[in-house]
Amino acid sequence: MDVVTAEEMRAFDRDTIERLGIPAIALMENAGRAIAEEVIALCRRRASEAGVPGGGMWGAGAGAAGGVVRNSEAGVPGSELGRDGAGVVGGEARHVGAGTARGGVWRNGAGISGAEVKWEGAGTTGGGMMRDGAEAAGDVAGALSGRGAPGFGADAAGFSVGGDAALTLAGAGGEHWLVLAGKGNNGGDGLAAARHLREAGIAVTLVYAAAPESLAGEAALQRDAAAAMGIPAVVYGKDALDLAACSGIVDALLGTGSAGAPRGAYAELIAAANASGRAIVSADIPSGLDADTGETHEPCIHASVTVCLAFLKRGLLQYPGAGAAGRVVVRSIGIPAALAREGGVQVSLLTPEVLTARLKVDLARRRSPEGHKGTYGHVLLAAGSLRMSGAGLLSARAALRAGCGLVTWALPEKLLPYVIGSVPELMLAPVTGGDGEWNAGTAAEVLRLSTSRDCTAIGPGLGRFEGDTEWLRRLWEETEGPMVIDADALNILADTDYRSWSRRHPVILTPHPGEMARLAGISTAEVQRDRIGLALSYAVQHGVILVLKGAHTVIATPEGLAYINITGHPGMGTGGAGDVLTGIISGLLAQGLEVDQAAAFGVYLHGLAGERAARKRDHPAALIAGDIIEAL
Ligand SMILES: NC(=O)C1=CN([C@@H]2O[C@H](COP(=O)(O)OP(=O)(O)OC[C@H]3O[C@@H](n4cnc5c(N)ncnc54)[C@H](OP(=O)(O)O)[C@@H]3O)[C@@H](O)[C@H]2O)[C@@H](O)CC1
Ligand SMILES: Nc1ncnc2c1ncn2[C@@H]1O[C@H](COP(=O)(O)OP(=O)(O)O)[C@@H](O)[C@H]1O
Ligand SMILES: [K+]
Repeated sequence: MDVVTAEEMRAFDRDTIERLGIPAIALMENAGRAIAEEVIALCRRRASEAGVPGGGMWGAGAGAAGGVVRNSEAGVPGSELGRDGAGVVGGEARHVGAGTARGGVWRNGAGISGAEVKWEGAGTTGGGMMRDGAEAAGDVAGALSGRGAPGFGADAAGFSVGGDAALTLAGAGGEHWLVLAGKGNNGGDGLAAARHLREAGIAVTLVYAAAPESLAGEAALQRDAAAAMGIPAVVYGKDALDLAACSGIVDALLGTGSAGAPRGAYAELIAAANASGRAIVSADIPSGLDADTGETHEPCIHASVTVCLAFLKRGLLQYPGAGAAGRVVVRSIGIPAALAREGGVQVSLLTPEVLTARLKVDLARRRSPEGHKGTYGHVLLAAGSLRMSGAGLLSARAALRAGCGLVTWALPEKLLPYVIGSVPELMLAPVTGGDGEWNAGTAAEVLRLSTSRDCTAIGPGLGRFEGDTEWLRRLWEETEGPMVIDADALNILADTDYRSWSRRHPVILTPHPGEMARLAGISTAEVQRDRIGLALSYAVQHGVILVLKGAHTVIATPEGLAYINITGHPGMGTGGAGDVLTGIISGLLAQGLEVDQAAAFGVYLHGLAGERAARKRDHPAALIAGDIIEAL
């Protein structure tokens, strides 16, 4: 799934309207319909969870951020990416990629999951889910199609009649939604949604943030159509308004055209909507969110559902924006998906489909019947010190669990007695360099060891030592094969301008945000402000594969492509989890995966294992790094 900036989105809008000749009003109509369908789906979900046939339950209810989303919900077509709030009991995880990857990666029941994740290949399960919508309790279309209508004889006659299931809501009379409309096209989308909601029998009131006369173009057409249908409207600041006196709010105040923090009436409406406690469905992005960086301005809507239009926006994947968006559903509105490919969109959501179709990863990780340990490669790991002996053990065990044939751990001789026998599958190669600890002289020994290995991983638990820059420089310039650089080895790089170092083979850097800050010479807060943008520019400028760790890890390539991973769990915030990732990526490299494949697939598998490990604990806070290895 492609992930775009606001500017790219505008270009695709323009292209669709001007080159393909699809009128802007048609796109807005599709957007409005999609938003209305998601509002109705939310009403159904919370009604079914409350045991009420149809709508009618006011309040944020189960649809609110942090609520539980179930697979059995009456869905609508489209791809979606939903999350529960951290620590919600009963969250679930589900990844459905289109095509080959699908069967292998279905997962359910993440249990206590802070990262409920769900995506579906558009146009595959999507269509089927729309039909399933008819099965919602008391659904008119369901009855029309013969289900639950004895005597209609649909099956016998081979004849059936379907209705507009996704835009039908039993118990709609119990719902009253406010549509907050800005004066741009985002407002226009909301106004179009209002008509569809009204058609479904839901009471709707429009709340204009600005004088309705100030709307222009397609948004003005929508304003007039809503007025002609007699939909009641109030103007903020002019008419009386109680945002809590409704069953839900559509946020169509600001979209990709917004700039800076919301001002005036927009800011006041956002704050009041958040304070109302009602479920909020955002059109395209939560108002107040920076669509590119994920920065949340003050104030920013906290949505239950965000109906993202046409393409996933970068800001919806990056925290804190990802937290403000609630459950994200990407809905097509008539802008061809191919425009993103042709337009050179750089960023993709790391789905099983992207792993197989774009990165050509064999998710099944087939092993040859005649294979032996030599078939699956040999990792050399340079890691560990007396104070951090465990880091090397974690990386080495993770590499083995990732499926490589052999791991040799180059470690300081003084550490050897303490780790002998800890991991019997491991080969230990003590390096001395004179004093039995890491020192500049050990570079030659590590280099010698590396000659017969398929990849080299450097850094976990390494510590810093005199001459470490020269030490790393020699390994950087002289080791054959791909290299993974982590932890203190990253800090060594951060202290020097390594761009002058020469290297013939690819390098993967795996910084957490603190290490990234040191590498880039900025603060950690600045790193987190736009993780995708920073990872991309750093990878391109330094010619490395950059794995920027943390929730929604970004994998960026020197060619200027990036993949955003959404597997993982907050329970993985525990010492050594990063050492495990280094081991997994190295283990995949040794098996012959290319650097971009190993980095992306390694991050993906690491996250899956973290989710699985979290499910196994009574509470995910108990998760420790070794559990991730055992869950691989
Ligand atoms: N055919 C299409 O183009 C399609 C468009 N689509 C939809 O359009 C959305 C983009 O629409 P857009 O470009 O009209 O901008 P939008 O987000 O409505 O905001 C602009 C308005 O907000 C105002 N404003 C800005 N910043 C502000 C602030 N900080 N605080 C307060 N006000 C602020 C600004 O006012 P100004 O500053 O200019 O006076 C202007 O009036 C997109 O997200 C999607 O929903 C899709 O359906 C696909 C098809
Ligand atoms: N909230 C989270 N969601 C998903 N993954 C997480 C989360 N917190 C941490 N992780 C993952 O756990 C790992 C932690 O790595 P790191 O900070 O380097 O740990 P250490 O240095 O102790 O080994 C990273 O891969 C990171 O992406
Ligand atoms: K919005």
